[in-house]
Amino acid sequence: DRMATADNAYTLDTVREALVRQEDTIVFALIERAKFPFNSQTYDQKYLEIPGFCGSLIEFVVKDTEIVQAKAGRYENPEENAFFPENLLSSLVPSYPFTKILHPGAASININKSIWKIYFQDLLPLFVSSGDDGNYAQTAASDLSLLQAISKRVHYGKFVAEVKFRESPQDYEPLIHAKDKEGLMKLLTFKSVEEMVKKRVEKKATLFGQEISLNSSDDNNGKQKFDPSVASKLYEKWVIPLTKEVQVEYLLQRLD
Ligand SMILES: O=C(O)C(=O)C[C@]1(C(=O)O)C=C[C@@H](O)C=C1
Repeated sequence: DRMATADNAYTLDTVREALVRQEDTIVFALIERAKFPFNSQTYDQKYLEIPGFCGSLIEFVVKDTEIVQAKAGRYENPEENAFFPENLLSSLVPSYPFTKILHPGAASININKSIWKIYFQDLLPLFVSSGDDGNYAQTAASDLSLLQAISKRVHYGKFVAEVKFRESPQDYEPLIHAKDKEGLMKLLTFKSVEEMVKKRVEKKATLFGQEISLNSSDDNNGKQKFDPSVASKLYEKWVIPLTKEVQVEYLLQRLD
């Protein structure tokens, strides 16, 4: 039947393929954000004087965009998680029967508050130049694209964890009953896969950030739009560890 076919569409191979494709989105979004300097006004509460709104321009753009996207149905898909879920109204569009492979508790797992904090405190200063070019709205829009791409990737850990659980429930169940976070973390970790991910992301950043000329001998004439090592660092320090954190959180409630 249709549900069974759809369920079978999620295997460790297919979820990993989805993660690989999402790397493209994240790397492009990094390069897009790097076009603009830091533009500190985007993040400064004192810059905005919008009646009825208290906060920075980035908060304004993200909150209002999420409200529109929620009405348009974005968060009906279990792959999407909002940064400000407390503000959202429900979808106004006809519903679509998204495959329900996740345990119902999955909906309550949302670590976007940590992603938000890491993004502005640690990640941005790592790869944007200092300075101000006045493009604050564009800067906020590219921050949002990048934040959404990272958030989707990290929360995709729910799907990764579900397929791992289904492939070997006998290994996961005792650890879940014992609430053994360390044991779960160990069981779901594949160091060699992580190494490949980091290398591939760095290679993608090198290729996507290259100046392309029609004369192929001129390609990559030293002009890079982006430092590729930032992409692998992003993955090593935050994206992979947070994806694993989501997997552990998901597994802990998998038998409730
Ligand atoms: O591919 C997996 O098995 C995942 O769980 C994803 C991922 C990652 O975030 O890239 C996380 C943990 C594993 O150690 C390997 C890779």
